[in-house]
Amino acid sequence: MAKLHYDSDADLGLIQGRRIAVLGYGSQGHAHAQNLRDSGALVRIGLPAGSRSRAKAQGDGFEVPEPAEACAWAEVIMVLTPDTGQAALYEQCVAPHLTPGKTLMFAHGFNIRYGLIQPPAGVDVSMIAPKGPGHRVREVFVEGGGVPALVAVHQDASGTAKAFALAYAKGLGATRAGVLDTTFTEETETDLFGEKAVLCGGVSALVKAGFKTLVDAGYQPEIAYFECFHELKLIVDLMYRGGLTYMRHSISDTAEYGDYTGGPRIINDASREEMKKILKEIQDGSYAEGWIKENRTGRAWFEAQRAAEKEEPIEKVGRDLRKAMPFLDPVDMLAPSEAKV
Ligand SMILES: NC(=O)C1=CN([C@@H]2O[C@H](COP(=O)(O)OP(=O)(O)OC[C@H]3O[C@@H](n4cnc5c(N)ncnc54)[C@H](OP(=O)(O)O)[C@@H]3O)[C@@H](O)[C@H]2O)C=CC1
Ligand SMILES: CC[C@](O)(C(C)=O)C(=O)O
Ligand SMILES: [Mg+2]
Ligand SMILES: [Mg+2]
Repeated sequence: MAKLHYDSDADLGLIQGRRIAVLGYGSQGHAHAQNLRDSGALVRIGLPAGSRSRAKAQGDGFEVPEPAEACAWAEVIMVLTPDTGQAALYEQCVAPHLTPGKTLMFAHGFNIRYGLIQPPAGVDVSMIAPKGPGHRVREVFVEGGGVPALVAVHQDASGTAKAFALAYAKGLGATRAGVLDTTFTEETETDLFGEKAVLCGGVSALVKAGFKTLVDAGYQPEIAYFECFHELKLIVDLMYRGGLTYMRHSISDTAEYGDYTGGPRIINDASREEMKKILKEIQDGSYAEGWIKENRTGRAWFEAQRAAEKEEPIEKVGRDLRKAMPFLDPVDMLAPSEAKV
């Protein structure tokens, strides 16, 4: 069994009273900043003057200097901005203030793995990569739990980089759930694979295909939504608590028979081959190269995709059904005020 770190393996004292600059106040940024503040660290948020996140960070009670100023003030710099902009941010705002003795941290290894950021000797470089979305990192922490995370050290100038990273993970709540040792390479490659093939790409495509199959065959879209989308969470909740076995314990024998006979027809040799290809493109760098190029050339394809996906029938049907279920605390992402731009 792999080595996992829990609360008793980490010393919160190492982050308490330390000056931590969190660059970015998005999904991960708001969660790290608030959890670490609640755990006793001194946190400031680095954001450009015109940032859309500035009002939210200030509203949550943080001082919000510009990124370079935050980096000058900080002992520890956590980079929580979009991966494809981190190299430019690093050159302009971080590197000039990354003096010996400081610590540079990431929540994803992308820029180190693909050589886009090369920190100087004399600083610690580490990563705490939560294995969950940022909004859940905050919500679960407030509920008293934690989201698991991976820890990696790229440079250990001080000799205490790992102990500090684990203290950071404890401040974030991650050691309540378990923190696993890894490398920047292993985290980057597995994370990119997981989100592309399974968690985001795989699941979204599966759900949309199931919904469309039923609707095209003349069934009510609302039934198709409940069957292929809403119930997915209820099924995954069982898997989350007790594995596939517990999920299969709760479903009917008829559903379990469908599981064993349908699954291998949907995920077959062709899909497994595609998964292997996806992994190869991540390992050889061509996937990252494509994503960086898409950003350098204005993200036209990505933005068109984002806009088209919002127009999917499953999104419209789901929005209306969720409105009738206030206990879900629904978020209407199709409302203009919520649009992620
Ligand atoms: N989303 C997640 O749950 C996970 C993300 N990660 C990693 O965490 C990192 C952050 O991702 P995520 O939280 O999704 O990012 P988001 O897109 O949610 O948020 C990015 C934040 O960075 C700000 N920002 C953009 N450019 C700059 C800049 N030049 N200087 C300072 N701030 C800037 C944005 O401000 P504005 O509002 O103005 O755009 C926004 O506040 C990435 O490395 C990602 O891979 C790791 C695990 C999970
Ligand atoms: C699954 C997507 C993710 O890797 C995450 C929330 O863990 C991300 O980059 O957002
Ligand atoms: Mg991830
Ligand atoms: Mg990711």
